[in-house]
Amino acid sequence: MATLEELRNQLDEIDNRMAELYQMRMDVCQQVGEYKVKAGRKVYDRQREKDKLADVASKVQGEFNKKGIKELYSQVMSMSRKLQYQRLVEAGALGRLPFIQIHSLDKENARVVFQGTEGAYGQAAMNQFFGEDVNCFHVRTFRDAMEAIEEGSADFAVLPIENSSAGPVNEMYDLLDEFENYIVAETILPVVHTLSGLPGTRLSEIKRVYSKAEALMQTTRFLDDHSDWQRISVVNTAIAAKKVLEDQDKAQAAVCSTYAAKIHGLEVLVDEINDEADNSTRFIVVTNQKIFLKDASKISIEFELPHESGSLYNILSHFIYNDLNMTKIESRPVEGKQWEYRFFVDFDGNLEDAAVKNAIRGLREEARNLRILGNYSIDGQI
Ligand SMILES: C=C(O[C@@H]1C=C(C(=O)O)C=C[C@H]1O)C(=O)O
Repeated sequence: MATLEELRNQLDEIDNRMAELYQMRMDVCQQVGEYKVKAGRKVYDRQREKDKLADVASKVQGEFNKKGIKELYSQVMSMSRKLQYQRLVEAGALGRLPFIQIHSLDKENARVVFQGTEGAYGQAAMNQFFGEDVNCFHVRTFRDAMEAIEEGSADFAVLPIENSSAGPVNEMYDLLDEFENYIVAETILPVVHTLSGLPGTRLSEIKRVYSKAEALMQTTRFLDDHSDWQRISVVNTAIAAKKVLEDQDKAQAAVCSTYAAKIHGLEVLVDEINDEADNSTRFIVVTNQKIFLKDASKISIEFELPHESGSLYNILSHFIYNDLNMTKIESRPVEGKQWEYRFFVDFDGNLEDAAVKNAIRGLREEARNLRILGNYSIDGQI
């Protein structure tokens, strides 16, 4: 029987040949890339890759090896495509991305829409980003806000996309897909809930607490200490505050922000009642133009994938091979296609970076319905 050393010597020899063949194969792929630049051909040829996998599998023995060589060749061809995308980008074949670079947002002359009513967290986020004197109006639903942007009755909308303890706002992801609107900035608002009531209300007088369902959930620990209080959910926290003011009944209180309490003339009875001290909501600033700030550092995209083994893994490799740092991924069901998903990915970068152009080129060819949703920074700061 051969010794381990002898066997390893054999493996070294095989690997030397494989490395040499890999180099040779990649050199040919480079030439294929150059041909495709000239001929204006797409890099990815799905049928050719399918045939190739079947062909190499037919040349080895046993199910285990057939599966193994297919996996190996999927990787080899994926490297080959990445090399070709690089050639295309170097040759300027990517063209310009249809986004216009700007140097600043015209916050002073902007007309801005938020969802909810006076005192909503959306309004606080809007004021944080655009300032207190912003020219604004509010609408009832997120969809109404997206429509106002799309039809141009507002220049920007400020809308919540994620809460640090409750997670993503699913509806916003679906609306980003549905509307031709784009993210130009984001702003993070600390969300601090209070228990507020009519001035002079004593806790012992309270019987009913109103708020948005999420806010009632985020203050469960505090509310559990007052288990005799009935919890009633309403559309949003600002509406809860408004109701408490209008009803003029000290048996009622609202879970809302200090801001909503102030706007609706309520007194903060207990401050900071959130279960989690660091509760923040991330808001996006949306517009109907394809613009990005010069030094924007984060990109959001969406794409769809077929219900096939390895499809997400293959797509995400475009981030890895271009050294891009992916910061978030969300998925939402594709309507009318059971078990197929639309993915929303955030990653660090600017649309002018070569690595970003490379990755987008690959993603555009290999995923369905790729859309760039925006290139932006926190608070739009540069
Ligand atoms: C090399 C080519 O480009 C891509 C890579 C392939 C490969 O490495 O074998 C096959 C098909 C294409 O998706 C080609 O078109 O032949």
